Amino acid sequence: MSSTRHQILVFRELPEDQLARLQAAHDVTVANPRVAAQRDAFFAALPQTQALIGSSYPITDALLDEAPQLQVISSISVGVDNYPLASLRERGIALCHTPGVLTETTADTIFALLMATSRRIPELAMYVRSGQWQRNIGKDLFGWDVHGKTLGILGMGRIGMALARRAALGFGMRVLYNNRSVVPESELGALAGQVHYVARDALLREADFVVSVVPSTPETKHLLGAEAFAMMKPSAIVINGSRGAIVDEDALLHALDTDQIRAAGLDVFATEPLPVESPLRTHAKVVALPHIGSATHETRHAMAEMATSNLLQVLAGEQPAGRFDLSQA
Ligand SMILES: NC(=O)C1=CN([C@@H]2O[C@H](COP(=O)(O)OP(=O)(O)OC[C@H]3O[C@@H](n4cnc5c(N)ncnc54)[C@H](OP(=O)(O)O)[C@@H]3O)[C@@H](O)[C@H]2O)C=CC1
Ligand SMILES: O=CC(=O)O
Repeated sequence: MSSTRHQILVFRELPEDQLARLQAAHDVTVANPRVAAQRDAFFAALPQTQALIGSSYPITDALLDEAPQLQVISSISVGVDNYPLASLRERGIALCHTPGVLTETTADTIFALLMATSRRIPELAMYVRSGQWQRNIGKDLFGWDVHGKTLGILGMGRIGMALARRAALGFGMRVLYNNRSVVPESELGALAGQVHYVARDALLREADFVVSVVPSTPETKHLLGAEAFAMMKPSAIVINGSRGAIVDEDALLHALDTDQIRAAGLDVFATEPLPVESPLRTHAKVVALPHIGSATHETRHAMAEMATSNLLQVLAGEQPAGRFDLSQA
């Protein structure tokens, strides 16, 4: 390990034990630019900063200009859409993220959202809580089966595969997926023969549940827009578990209001936190969550631990498991 002490700027809360690991080896400033009282301290620290660790804050070119000594950004997330990838590559700044440690938890959340939307769980829990349950419910409040239906996964990566396992092996669902490339049978493990690659349009036409787990990139922006909703079954339920930019929210509202699709379960939004005035917040056909894919005690700690290790390893001249490959950026 190198003994040089570097200047680290922590821009989102880190668990005490992980902060202590950083402080043992380096000089650490903690300042969250989203908190008004800490914003000045964040920008004041940038010129000296050699390593950034945090998440959920857009790191722009202008911000990188303020941080000429920056060597590494360690994101406490798997998604890297908050970072200017090509600029990082050009400036020789390493980027790290946290793939894997959040996969199962995020798949749990997305599957819970799918179940909650199809079986109308939040609506019916509120029905009980508000005292409306005075006699047996009628079919106006029935939901729709999940088991045995067709799940369409856009983005058969780590989380997509974890979802497919739940669906195919646990719920007897037919699983279709679309990626830019077909996943080799040898990489499917227990899913071999259980999932089927199809063209995106075929997936949109056939799926009862269309789930987005693709990363947010220029190519995936509004992947689910008016044209996609028009192809879906009127009974289709759309679940967005990746990033708000994948769904054209105006087109989604139109599809819901005109019964082009049945419902939507959303963990992520174009603007987060979801603006209070957004019609998606209170829409009767929408189950909305506050971006909680990985939000369990265990997983958020594992992410912080991996991000801390990633950062320490880069500063020590090592190659961490979570180094993001910027060569294609
Ligand atoms: N809601 C939440 O809290 C969370 C959200 N996420 C989001 O989930 C995303 C996925 O995470 P993870 O599964 O670990 O990532 P992976 O990189 O393992 O999987 C992404 C998949 O998307 C596919 N893909 C990429 N671009 C396209 C495209 N243009 N069209 C079709 N498929 C595409 C890739 O396959 P191929 O390259 O063959 O196209 C790959 O299979 C993250 O980027 C993040 O945005 C992650 C964690 C928590
Ligand atoms: O949205 C969460 C992530 O890790 O990416």
